Amino acid sequence: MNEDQRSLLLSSSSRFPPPQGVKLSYGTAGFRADASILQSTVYRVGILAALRAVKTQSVIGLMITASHNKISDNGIKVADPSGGMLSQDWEPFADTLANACDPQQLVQLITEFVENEKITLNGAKSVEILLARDTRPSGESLLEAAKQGISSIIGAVALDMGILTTPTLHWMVRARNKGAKASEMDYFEQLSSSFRCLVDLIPSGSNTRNEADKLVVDGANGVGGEKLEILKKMLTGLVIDVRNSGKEGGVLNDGVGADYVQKEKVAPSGFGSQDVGIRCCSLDGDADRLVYFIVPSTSSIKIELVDGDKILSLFAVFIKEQLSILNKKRDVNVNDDYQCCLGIVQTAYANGASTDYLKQLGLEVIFTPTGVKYLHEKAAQYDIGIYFEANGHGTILFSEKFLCWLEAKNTEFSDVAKGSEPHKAAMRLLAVTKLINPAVGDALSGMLLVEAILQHMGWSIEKWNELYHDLPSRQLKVKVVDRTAVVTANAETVVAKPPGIQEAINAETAKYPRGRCFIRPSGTEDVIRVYAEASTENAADSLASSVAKLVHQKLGSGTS
Ligand SMILES: CC(=O)N[C@H]1[C@@H](OP(=O)(O)O)O[C@H](CO)[C@@H](O)[C@@H]1O
Ligand SMILES: [Mg+2]
Repeated sequence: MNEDQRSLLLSSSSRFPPPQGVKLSYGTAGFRADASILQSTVYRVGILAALRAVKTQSVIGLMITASHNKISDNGIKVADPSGGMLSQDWEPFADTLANACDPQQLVQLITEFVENEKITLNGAKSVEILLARDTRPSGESLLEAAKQGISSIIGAVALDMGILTTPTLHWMVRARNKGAKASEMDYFEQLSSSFRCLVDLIPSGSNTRNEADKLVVDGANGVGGEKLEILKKMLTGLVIDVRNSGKEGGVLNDGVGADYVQKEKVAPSGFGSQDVGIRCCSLDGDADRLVYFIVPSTSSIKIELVDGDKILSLFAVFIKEQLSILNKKRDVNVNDDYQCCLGIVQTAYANGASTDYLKQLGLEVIFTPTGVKYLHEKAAQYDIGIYFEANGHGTILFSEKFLCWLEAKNTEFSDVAKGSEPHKAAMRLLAVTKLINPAVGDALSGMLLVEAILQHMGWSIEKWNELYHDLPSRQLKVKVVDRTAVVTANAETVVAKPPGIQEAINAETAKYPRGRCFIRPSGTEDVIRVYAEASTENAADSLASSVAKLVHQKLGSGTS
């Protein structure tokens, strides 16, 4: 590192002293904390993003958001050149950088890292970092701190994209690195045109919707609702009402949004008896999660949750069906030599009934630890990988090989079997590859795909919800002295350490028909999470609470 670079880093970092007595960690999805202590962390992640851009000679993204967390929190995450999450091998560097205690130590760490990674810092070629934020009031000044971090690396240029959904920023980073059009309007254009394409390909007779058959969307009082107001005007064949768009005075994620609806299984604020029988969905605070729900009757506040597992199942059914139409034996002379490998990726939080259903369809289902970075990585190993967390974060990945094959197939059909059923199936799958966000889970694009498929199938939300019946499940959080004492194995389904706990969980679980239970330390909160599933609500409650008690006994109650 040359002297100019060194003194630039020393002087800028002295303006961003780290908070005292706080240990920060990159966690499941970037740094998250109370916004008031994040200036220094965000500044430092700005430096990291600039280094990543120099190292990869590509555009990198920085998103300032704390997703579904409360409005006073904020956070920051990095989008890699592919548009996906920051490469996991850089996470330890993110941790050490965030926790460096003074400018000298910070510069020392950067110098060592730059040497190890063979990053040449001479500013010869400039690199770009796209910055965006959600609607949190703390976002503006944090974005400024990120800019300061970026411009502390000579040759790195920060481009402020303003307020965006998290998946839009990831999409933009990916598009720019592919040399494609990458503005927010381009994103909306791509979503609306591929949606239109799917709607135009609906078999006659199956789309029996009338104009009054609308979708009502809970925008979590965040960026998703605001953006959907723009996108919905570009859509044909779908009527959307946005509630909790943030303009009505409601507070971000407060009694609203996908996380609240999924965890509490109640209607978000602003929804009630007027919505009985209507298709409803909720976005989270940065619009990368989506769950649907049904308000069943005027007397109950509980909703019928149509969660990420069911969205995954709907996508899987549709894709499997289109693939089989595409691969039907034809008398036309088309080359059929490619067997597409379809993989479904879930976590242990997936409802057992969804896994059974998917397996019954003959699909390959794989499990990874919690956190989309793991699911995404796994899904990328298939020709078509569909992944979802139960909480509604997921997407579909298509391999380059499959995309080339599909394009070629489509061209072949256009020549020899134009307008045939296999040709339509190829066009539908191509439209799906354009509609779904290949970078990360995206509530807006996922929602449009759900809507297109429901119209295609001629299904109501109730019919969709009947694909299978969720097993009753319960989630609890337990405060313990040290959650890191729990080490899990087999995609977090068994406790490897401390000894004895797994045996006790097994003994408890065996008492319940269809019982399944696991515990793991949360990656985003200082708690142990307990998940239990059983054949009745009472049994799921009782299994969860007895295992929670057991966790207390074995690990001690936390003080905070
Ligand atoms: C049970 C649950 O919903 N866990 C969530 C939550 O992680 P934890 O490590 O469980 O705190 O936040 C993650 C980031 O948003 C998300 O990926 C994950 O699914
Ligand atoms: Mg989110």
